Amino acid sequence: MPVAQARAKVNLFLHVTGRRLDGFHTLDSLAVFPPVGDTLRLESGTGLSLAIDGPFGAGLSGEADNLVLRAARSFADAIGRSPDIAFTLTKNLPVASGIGGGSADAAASLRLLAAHWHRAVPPDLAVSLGADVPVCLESRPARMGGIGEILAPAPQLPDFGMVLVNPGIAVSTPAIFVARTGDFSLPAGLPARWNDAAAMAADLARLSNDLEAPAIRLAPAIGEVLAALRSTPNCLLARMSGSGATCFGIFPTGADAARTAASLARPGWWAWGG
Ligand SMILES: C[C@@](CO)(OP(=O)(O)O)[C@H](O)COP(=O)(O)OP(=O)(O)OC[C@H]1O[C@@H](n2ccc(N)nc2=O)[C@H](O)[C@@H]1O
Ligand SMILES: Nc1ncnc2c1ncn2[C@@H]1O[C@H](COP(=O)(O)OP(=O)(O)O)[C@@H](O)[C@H]1O
Repeated sequence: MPVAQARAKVNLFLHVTGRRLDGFHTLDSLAVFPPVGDTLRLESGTGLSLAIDGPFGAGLSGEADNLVLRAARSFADAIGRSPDIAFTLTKNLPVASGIGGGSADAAASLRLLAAHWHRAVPPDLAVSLGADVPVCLESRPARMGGIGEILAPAPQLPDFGMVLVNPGIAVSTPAIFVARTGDFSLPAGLPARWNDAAAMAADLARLSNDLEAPAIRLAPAIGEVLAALRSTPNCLLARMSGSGATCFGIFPTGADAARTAASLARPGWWAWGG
């Protein structure tokens, strides 16, 4: 049975650089894809269906607006096919959490269908499903511009560890963009490569996630997560990803990160490290 991984997307920094006339914001961001995520399975079926399991499956229904099904219907419409597909989604990532789980699921749906139908994903289909879907379709480190859909190579990244922590609060992306105040940021200047995790964290520390302050105002638990991450040994940088509420910590090694994630277990919190 064909299976696709839908890895979490983490924004190592996120500058909001402007606002388009249609209300979407222009961004400069560096996205990475740690090895944690949802799993999507495809089987031939009659009609289009979605079954959902996994630790965060109960928070989502297999309804028509699920991004897995929206992606499949859009792809089928674009190439004039009927989508006779039974999907099963194992939802391991918290929902509405700033790590693009829904976007990664949509991208996984497109990848599985492209292989199943022997057809390329039509241009512009990914971004029509969400600003984060193009980068999730690539699912490798990338610099995001435009509203997220213009992708450029990332700097060469060193080995490093990452911890993800979510305080169990769903955060609405549009609400956070609306709550943002102040001037727009400039795009960041980045080197072609970082030699080690400390050098990467030092450069990233000079940048920001412009959505972090408004998200903390709307969901103060995000501040608690950041404080908890910053108080752990060896944490080189802690910051929120996307529109929150998930925060990440950068650590020298994956072993440091795995140990730290285990130490951050709290009732209602989700933590991963590797
Ligand atoms: C903020 C980011 C950063 O990577 O991550 P998440 O918090 O979603 O993980 C993304 O830009 C989110 O992308 P995505 O979740 O696909 O957003 P969409 O469904 O396209 O848009 C949801 C809403 O967010 C706002 N939006 C989104 C993207 C963008 N560049 N400007 C915006 O203003 C708009 O109000 C839009 O109606
Ligand atoms: N397969 C899916 N997984 C997660 N969320 C989904 C999915 N399909 C639709 N959604 C909806 O998309 C919204 C954004 O979810 P998600 O991508 O997890 O968060 P974020 O955009 O903050 O990273 C949620 O409010 C959720 O109801």
